[in-house]
Amino acid sequence: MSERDTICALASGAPPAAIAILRLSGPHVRALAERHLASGLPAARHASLTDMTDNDGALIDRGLALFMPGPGSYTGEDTLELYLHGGAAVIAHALDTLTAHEGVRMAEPGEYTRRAFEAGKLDLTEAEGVADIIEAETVAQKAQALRQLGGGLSQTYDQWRAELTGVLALVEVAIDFPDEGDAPQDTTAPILAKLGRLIGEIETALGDRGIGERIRDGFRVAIIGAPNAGKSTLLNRLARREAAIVTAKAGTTRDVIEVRRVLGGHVVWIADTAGLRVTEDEIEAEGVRRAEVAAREADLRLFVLDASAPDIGHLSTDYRLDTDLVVVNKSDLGAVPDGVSADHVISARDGSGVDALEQAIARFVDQYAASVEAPVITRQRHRERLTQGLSSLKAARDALEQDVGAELAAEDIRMALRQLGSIIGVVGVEDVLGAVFSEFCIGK
Ligand SMILES: Nc1nc2c(ncn2[C@@H]2O[C@H](COP(=O)(O)OP(=O)(O)OP(=O)(O)O)[C@@H](O)[C@H]2O)c(=O)[nH]1
Ligand SMILES: [K+]
Ligand SMILES: [Mg+2]
Repeated sequence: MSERDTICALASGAPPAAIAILRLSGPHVRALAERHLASGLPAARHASLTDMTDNDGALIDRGLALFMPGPGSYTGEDTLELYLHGGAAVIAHALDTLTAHEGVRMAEPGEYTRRAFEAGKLDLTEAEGVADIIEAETVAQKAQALRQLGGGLSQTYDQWRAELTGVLALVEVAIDFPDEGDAPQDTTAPILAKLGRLIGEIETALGDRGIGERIRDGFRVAIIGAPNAGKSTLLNRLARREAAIVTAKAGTTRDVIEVRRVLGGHVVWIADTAGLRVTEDEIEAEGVRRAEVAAREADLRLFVLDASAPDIGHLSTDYRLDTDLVVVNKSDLGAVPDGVSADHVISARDGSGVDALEQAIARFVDQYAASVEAPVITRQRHRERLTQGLSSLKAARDALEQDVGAELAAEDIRMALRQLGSIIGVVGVEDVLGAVFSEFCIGK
C-alpha cells in the first residue's frame, strides 16, 4: 500500500490573528521536523521554542512546536503542531514550504477527524460531535455536542447492538437445534420478549419530536395569516431589521423569508410567508403554496390577524394545530372584536405586545427542547438508519410470530444490526463518510 500522505493545514482562525496553529499529521512529520525546525524533532508532548526555516534555509518564523507521536495523538498518527505568528505571510510561507515536499499536501475538510475515525479513536457519532461542538452557538448545542463527542449516542447504539446480537444468537440456536419436544412458541417466546423490548426502546427514541435535530439546526416558527395582516411588519420587528418588504398592497410577500434568532437559549428560524388566499396570480399562488408548506413544517405557527379587517373571524381551520399562537395585530387601530380568542394582541407597527410574543416563543422552544432528556438522534442520517433498523426488527418479529421461519428472522436481525452499525460507523459507511466529513472546516 502506498505510504499515506502527510496532511497540513491552518487549524486556527483566518489571519491576521495573534497566533496561527499549523497542524501536520502523517508519516513525514518526523522528517519535516528534522528538516525545518532548528531544534529538530521536539521531545514528545513538550512544547519547544524553535526557528522554522524554509527549503532554502531562510527563516519563516520563530514559534512553538509540539510533537505528538502516534498512536497517542488525535489522528493516531505522528502529529506536529506549530504555533507561529498569525500573519498571512508567515502562514503562506510555512504551508508553501511544507507542501513543496513529495507526499505532503493540504488537508481536506475534516480530514484530521476522519483519520481519527479511521484509526478507531472516535466512532462516527463522536466524530459528528466534533463538528457540532465547533458549530455550537448556544449552550444547548454545546451540551448536546459534548455529550455526543463523549460517546452519549454511541453507548445507546452499542447497547442496542449488543442486545440484538444476543437475540440473533438465540434465533440461530432455534434454527440449529429445533427441539421437536418443545412447542415452537417455547423457544420463540423469550426471543419475542427481548425483540419487543428493543422495538419499544427504538420507537421511543424515534418519537422524540426531532428535538436533537432542532437543537442542532434550529426550531422553526412560521408567521402565517391573511394578506396584509402585518406578517412582514412583525417579522421585521422580530428580526430587528428590515428583512421583508412591507407595503399596503395585499400580496406583497411571495417567497418564504427566514431570519435566524436565538430565543429561549435555542436557535430559532422565523419565517415570513405569503398571505393565504386564493389568487389568479400564478406567482402569488406559488407563494401561498410555499406558505402552506412552511406552516405544516413549522414547530410553531403564529397566526396573524388584522384587528381592523372586517373578516377577522376568518381562522382557516386547516392550520389550526394545538401549537398555534393567535396573534391579533394592528391593536393601534382597534380592539379585538368579540368572539376572537387571541393569545397575543400586538401592534407590529409600534411594537406594543411584541416583546411578550417573543417571550412566548422562547418559552415554547425551551419547553419543547426540555421534553426529551437526552435525544439519541441529532441528525437526519441517524433518524433514517434507525427507522430502517426498526422496520427490520418488526419484520423479524412478524417472521417469528407467524412462524414463517427463524432463518427469515435471523436475516432481518442481521439487517437491523447493519443499520444500527452504520450509525456509529462500524459498517457500511463508505457512502456517508464523504458527506459527514465534508461538513467540517479545514484543519479539523
Ligand atoms: N396601523 C398598523 N398598520 C400595520 C401594522 N402592521 C402592519 N401594518 C400595515 O399593514 C400593511 C401590510 O403590512 P405587511 O407587513 O406588508 O403585511 P403582510 O401580512 O406581510 O402582507 P402580505 O405580505 O401582502 O401578505 C402595511 O401598510 C403595514 O404598514 C400595525 O400594527 N398597525
Ligand atoms: K402587504
Ligand atoms: Mg408580507
